[in-house]
Amino acid sequence: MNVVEEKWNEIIEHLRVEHELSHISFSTWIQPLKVYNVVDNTVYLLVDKAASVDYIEKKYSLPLKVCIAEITGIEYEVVFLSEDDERIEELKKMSSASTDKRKTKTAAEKAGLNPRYTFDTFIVGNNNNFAHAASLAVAESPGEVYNPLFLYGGVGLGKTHLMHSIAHFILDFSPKKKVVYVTSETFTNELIHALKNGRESSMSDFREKYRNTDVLLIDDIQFLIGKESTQEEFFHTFNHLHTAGKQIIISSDRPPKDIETLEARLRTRFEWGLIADMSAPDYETRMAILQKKIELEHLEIYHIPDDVLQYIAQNVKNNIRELEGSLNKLIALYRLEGNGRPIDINLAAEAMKDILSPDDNKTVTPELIMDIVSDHFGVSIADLKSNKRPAEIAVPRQIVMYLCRKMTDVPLKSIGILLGGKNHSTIKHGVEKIEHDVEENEQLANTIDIIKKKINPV
Ligand SMILES: Nc1ncnc2c1ncn2[C@@H]1O[C@H](COP(=O)(O)OP(=O)(O)OP(=O)(O)O)[C@@H](O)[C@H]1O
Repeated sequence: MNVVEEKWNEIIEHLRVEHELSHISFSTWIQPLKVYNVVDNTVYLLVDKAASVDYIEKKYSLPLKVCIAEITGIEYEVVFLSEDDERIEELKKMSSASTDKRKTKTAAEKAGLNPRYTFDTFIVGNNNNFAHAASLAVAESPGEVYNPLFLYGGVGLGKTHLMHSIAHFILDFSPKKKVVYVTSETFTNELIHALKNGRESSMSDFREKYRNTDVLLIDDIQFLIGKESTQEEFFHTFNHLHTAGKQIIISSDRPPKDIETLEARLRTRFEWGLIADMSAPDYETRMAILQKKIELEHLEIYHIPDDVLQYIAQNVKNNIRELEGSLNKLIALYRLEGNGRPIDINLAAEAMKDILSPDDNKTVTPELIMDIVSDHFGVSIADLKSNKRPAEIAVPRQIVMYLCRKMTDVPLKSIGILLGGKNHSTIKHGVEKIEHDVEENEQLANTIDIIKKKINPV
């Protein structure tokens, strides 16, 4: 599904709020619109009544374009179609071609891979060229060269990106190969689930998934922490795959010898293959990453001056996620200012003020907790602050409440204000709910344990 289709409800809701549409205008003109197709950078919207096309086009084309860009971060043209429009036939053909294309992608989708994380989009610099070369060699000859391949490096330096690139490469050339990518958190939680279930079949399903694979990628192995049963199971999985000549790729924030909670027998095995580190990129690499992002996300339309890009690259040195985040924030600020302010160094400084004044001793603040929880679950800060009720948003929000309570001295009332103005009793309820659930739910306890370690790395 294209991002516009995925976020369509959010886009029209944004339009409703931003343009203060009355209920009647919204339900008459906007709600009935359907995303018919998205081809390159054009969104085709189907209008239910042919007679309305001209009116909707005149009145809503520009506002919709802006809202789509604001919500998706990508600029699209908007074209309105009625059902009898002759372009529909043309689009049908295109859409069946793209469905065919999609079919070939399902292996990568099934393996849970981010389509953006490929070798093509990965910038090679002095900081990562060894890890990159080793990854490419493994991708070209899985199970034959470095086994396991152990990638390590600090937060946001491209370990996940490189692992997904290997998996994409293998699946592109050998779509039939079984590739499993998981974080060690998922591995642990699936094991807990299988063990708790108590049925023989659950455990055999678990083993079938992890042992009957050609390539196993385990991200963030440092979180396979101090849990004997998990390490035991992983040890057998590892031996099984390694003996069968199957490829294992592991990532961590530190080398095997420094993972204190790791059993010695696993540590030794991780050292059997190749260990490659990824360090912080130099200035040229940071500039190249920013330029690549501009190209990939079609941000050229903003004509960001060179000195602004240089300013970002000079100031964000140790985390590529923050480098990308600074660019996103700059553009978001520019849009918010209604084009009133030019994109210049002042605007960049404002966009980056949280990053430029980092807390070196990393005091745990509610903002830090919110950032890490948002990143961990892939839920936006806006959603955490909202009143949305689906569990995939409500649970992370309650985890924020719980962790703010446990890890900071901030009063419940202030936590409520931070979380979009919730009252004291909502926060208290959230904290108590998680306190209760972690006692009963080992998977949740494991997840919270991992988030705590991300907030406060040892
Ligand atoms: N060399 C690179 N070229 C282009 N983009 C990169 C590069 N390295 C990292 N990135 C981008 O930076 C972001 C963070 O990278 P990634 O998630 O792979 O880091 P990580 O090392 O796995 O972080 P964590 O320790 O938090 O798991 C991603 O959006 C990724 O695409």
